[in-house]
Amino acid sequence: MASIPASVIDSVKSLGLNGSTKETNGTLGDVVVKNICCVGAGYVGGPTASVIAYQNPHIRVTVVDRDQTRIRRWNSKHPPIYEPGLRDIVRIARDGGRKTSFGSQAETDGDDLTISERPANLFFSTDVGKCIGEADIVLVAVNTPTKYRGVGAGSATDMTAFEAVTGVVAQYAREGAIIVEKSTVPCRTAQLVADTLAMHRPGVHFEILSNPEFLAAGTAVNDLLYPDRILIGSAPTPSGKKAAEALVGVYAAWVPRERILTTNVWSSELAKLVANSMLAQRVSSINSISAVCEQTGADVDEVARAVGVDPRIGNKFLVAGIGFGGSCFKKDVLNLVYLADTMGLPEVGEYWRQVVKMNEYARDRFTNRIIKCLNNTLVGKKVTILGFAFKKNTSDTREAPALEMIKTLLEERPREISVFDPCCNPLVIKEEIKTLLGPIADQGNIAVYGNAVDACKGSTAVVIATEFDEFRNQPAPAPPRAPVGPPPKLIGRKPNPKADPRPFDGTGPTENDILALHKHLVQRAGEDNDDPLDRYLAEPDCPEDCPDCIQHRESKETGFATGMGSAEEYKPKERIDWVSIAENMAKPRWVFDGRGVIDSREMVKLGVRVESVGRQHAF
Ligand SMILES: NC(=O)c1ccc[n+]([C@@H]2O[C@H](COP(=O)([O-])OP(=O)(O)OC[C@H]3O[C@@H](n4cnc5c(N)ncnc54)[C@H](O)[C@@H]3O)[C@@H](O)[C@H]2O)c1
Ligand SMILES: O=c1ccn([C@@H]2O[C@H](COP(=O)(O)OP(=O)(O)O[C@H]3O[C@H](CO)[C@@H](O)[C@H](O)[C@H]3O)[C@@H](O)[C@H]2O)c(=O)[nH]1
Repeated sequence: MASIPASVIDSVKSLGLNGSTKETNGTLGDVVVKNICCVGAGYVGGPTASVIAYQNPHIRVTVVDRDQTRIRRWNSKHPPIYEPGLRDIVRIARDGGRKTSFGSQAETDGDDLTISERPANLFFSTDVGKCIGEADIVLVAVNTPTKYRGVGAGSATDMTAFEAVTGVVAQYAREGAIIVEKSTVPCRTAQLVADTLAMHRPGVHFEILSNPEFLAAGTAVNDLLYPDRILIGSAPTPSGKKAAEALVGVYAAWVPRERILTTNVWSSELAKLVANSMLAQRVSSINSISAVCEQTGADVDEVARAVGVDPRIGNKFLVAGIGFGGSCFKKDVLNLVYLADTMGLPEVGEYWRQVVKMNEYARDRFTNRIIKCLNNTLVGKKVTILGFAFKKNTSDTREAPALEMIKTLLEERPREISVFDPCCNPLVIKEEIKTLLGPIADQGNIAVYGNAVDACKGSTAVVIATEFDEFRNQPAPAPPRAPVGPPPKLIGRKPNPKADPRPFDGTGPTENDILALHKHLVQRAGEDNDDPLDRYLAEPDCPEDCPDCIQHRESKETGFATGMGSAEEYKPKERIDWVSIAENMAKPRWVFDGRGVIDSREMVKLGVRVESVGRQHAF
């Protein structure tokens, strides 16, 4: 094994502040974690803290944020983030659960298994300093976007929020608290945290860990319940390792120990950037090939399938389209680019920069193809964008390719650009378009609809910008069949939602088992029933004039789903009605499939011309 340079060991060691390699006042001797504070109630902080609380009923978990609206919504029946399955977890952890009994075997009416009642152990607050001061572990999960001005603009990470929180931690954290980087940060950030803490609290011991998050939008809850790995980086000192073990203990409540990897801090910080960069690179690679396919007559899906069966390559992340969006890929690749550039490795930086360039090329190439097919003019035409979120099953629209496409299409002065997204609230889309596009969004020709048929009525072209299953016109891939015989051991493995998870393995149902049973029963229930195990306590009441209640009532009327209850969430998604859409489109009817969800042969039967990424046209 290669030896680690002494300078690196020294710098990692220094993360246990004061260079301490001995235990300090017993604070890190046997760490008993009773209180966790997560700073940042966003897409990572909210779901991660909720799952930690759900799986560790004995730990008090408080999520703090300076954004009062976000915290108000987390404390209401309207969580600010839509993620399938999230509400079930929040309801139990935040509101507590009642004692309940049910049969230990599938399809029986017995009630030989009992789950005790549990008090609430998940809290949301704006009192950042106080909650940090009470915590044994402080998770920092604030936003770390790309800097858009100043030194490193366009590639360096904007550490404003992270640095601000480090300052508050330095002021309030109690001695011996373990500080955890949950945010994605540049490699060696832990050193900056250590320096800040040392400056503000000389002589006080803190351990700093890196514990990057790998959840993806739209599958966050499943990713958290059944993670491929948990990564924890620490100083290689006894106290650093103890701190890491304390965090391992929190995850070990539900994650098999062999999936919890411990490394040095720098490896952990860098591994997060590398994971995202390599995933983004795969998407850019297949997108570059899609351009070749369009010229040669090869079909990119067939090429992807043919190369993906090679286990050395694998079949994941090979779906060609209009490029990756989301708040992470671009910024994390650029984070790596900046790291390489500033370390005097311009060739490395340039290599990774190309991943982002190819992504923009994929999106712009497809947008130009739309304009070209429409005879290079959109004047007098209506164009519909289906999907505004950056990927399916999320309402997250950050860096969504749809937005840049709309911007380019607007330059062609269309009669109308209409938008429909099955997960995003129309009012929110309107606001976002306005904020992000500025004055060009005020030209009055952007309309956001609550259903697909109205959005597409009179359109010459329908553009699919997000891979929602709702937009497919062919049967969805068959769900896994229920296995015959007793179910396999579920620990650490995603259950088959169609199968009854009973009888449970081992000593009794785990929290994951109970959730799996809940999901199974919800899916089986003929009518809407969010609580088949009769475990939920009442949610907090909203005031009469609650803006979210009003919005939700309106959303139901306009027909897009926000996943307000699990009965709604776990049922198969309803497909949009392509027959009606085709009938009501303006001739020549075009569908531009930017996400590979359309079977063009079926669409051609409806009199629609189809252009798809990575293959030649069909009509
Ligand atoms: N979104 C994802 O899917 C994802 C996945 C893995 C990792 N990450 C990383 O996790 C981090 C958080 O991402 P996110 O998507 O949750 O961001 P987000 O913007 O949704 O949430 C960040 C929250 O931090 C709060 N905040 C900022 N400064 C604060 C301060 N000084 N005090 C208190 N609260 C403050 C903001 O108000 C916001 O609610 C980022 O580093 C991101 O790269 C994100
Ligand atoms: O074959 C594919 C797969 C994905 N995408 C696109 O790539 C983007 C990102 O998708 P995905 O990675 O599934 O979602 P994210 O929520 O951005 O999750 C990524 O970014 C997170 C934030 O760091 C990480 O935690 C996750 O592990 C990592 O997958 C989306 O626009 C997808 O449409 C494709 O175009 N083709």
